[in-house]
Amino acid sequence: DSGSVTASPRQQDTEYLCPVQIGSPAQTLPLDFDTGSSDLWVFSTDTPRSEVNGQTVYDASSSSSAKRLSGATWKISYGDGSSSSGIVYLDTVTVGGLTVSRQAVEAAKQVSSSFSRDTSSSGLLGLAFSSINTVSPNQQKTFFDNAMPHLDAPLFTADLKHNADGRYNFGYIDKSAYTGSISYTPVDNSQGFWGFTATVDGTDVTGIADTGTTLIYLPDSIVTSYYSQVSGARYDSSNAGYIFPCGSSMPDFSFNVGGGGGGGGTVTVPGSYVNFAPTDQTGQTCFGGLQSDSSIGISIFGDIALKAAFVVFDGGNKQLGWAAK
Ligand SMILES: O[C@H]1CN[C@@H](c2nc(-c3ccc(C(F)(F)F)cc3)no2)C1
Repeated sequence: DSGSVTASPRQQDTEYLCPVQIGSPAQTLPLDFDTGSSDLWVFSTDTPRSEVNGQTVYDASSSSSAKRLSGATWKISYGDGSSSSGIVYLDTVTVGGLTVSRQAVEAAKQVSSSFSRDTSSSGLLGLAFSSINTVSPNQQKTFFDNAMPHLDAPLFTADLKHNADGRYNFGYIDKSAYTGSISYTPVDNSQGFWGFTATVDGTDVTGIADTGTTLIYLPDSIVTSYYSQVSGARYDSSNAGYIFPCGSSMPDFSFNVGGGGGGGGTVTVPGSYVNFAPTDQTGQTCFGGLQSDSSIGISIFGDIALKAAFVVFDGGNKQLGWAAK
């Protein structure tokens, strides 16, 4: 089997949403595919009306294939402090023509305010490892884990783009989607993430590939050194990050992956991607797409990095492949 689904950017590439079919007859919900978490949860008819703000909701009672997972609950929080929790159904889930029957669909009975405000997203589809799925008392598998045995190849690929529709493919590598060769590096999934080591300016950086995080968060030394090349750039505590004049031309940011015998491959993030967004309506000052990881405790290669590459999440061989495009 295989699947292929469009990933559409929202709010200046802040997040990428994919249409997912749930239940019978199919209910299509736009979900945020997140390689940094492992719960598939949705706004639902169980979500208080006061917390629903235009989102499409899942109605298990109108799906003939939905079955309540009796006694199961879930509760999750994300890097930005947002959270959600609820109950669990098993139902048929289809992503880009790839179907998993009896997928755990976690219906929200509560969502935090930032989810309520995010009117374009109906929830998340976790693509990290099932070891960090939050369903209790019996942990559930991710869509990818359930699909893997049926896939032509035990992998999925992420091809996110700046301000344009990208694509997640499941079960195959589309050779027309990248240039040159794919450089592979081992994955450390001991924390449930797609952990890997890259080299930045000769310094090894261990981080995670996280499609659900908008920016890149790296060690202070690397970030400080990058912004030292940009006149007027400074760390601004009120914005809690590096800012600079919006007219600045930003240097490209490169990192090397799979630096073994073959020298590995280099991913180059165009400087224009690092000029992420204005900090206010005047458009004078802009916020950087590369920020320090010191308040996080882990380095994160988020969408700013991922949209500069074609990335293979290889669950069979526990490796990450990176290619230019
Ligand atoms: O936890 C880590 C796992 N991956 C990262 C992630 N963060 C979110 C997220 C999405 C939407 C919102 C909200 F809509 F604004 F509420 C908040 C956070 N999704 O993946 C961080």
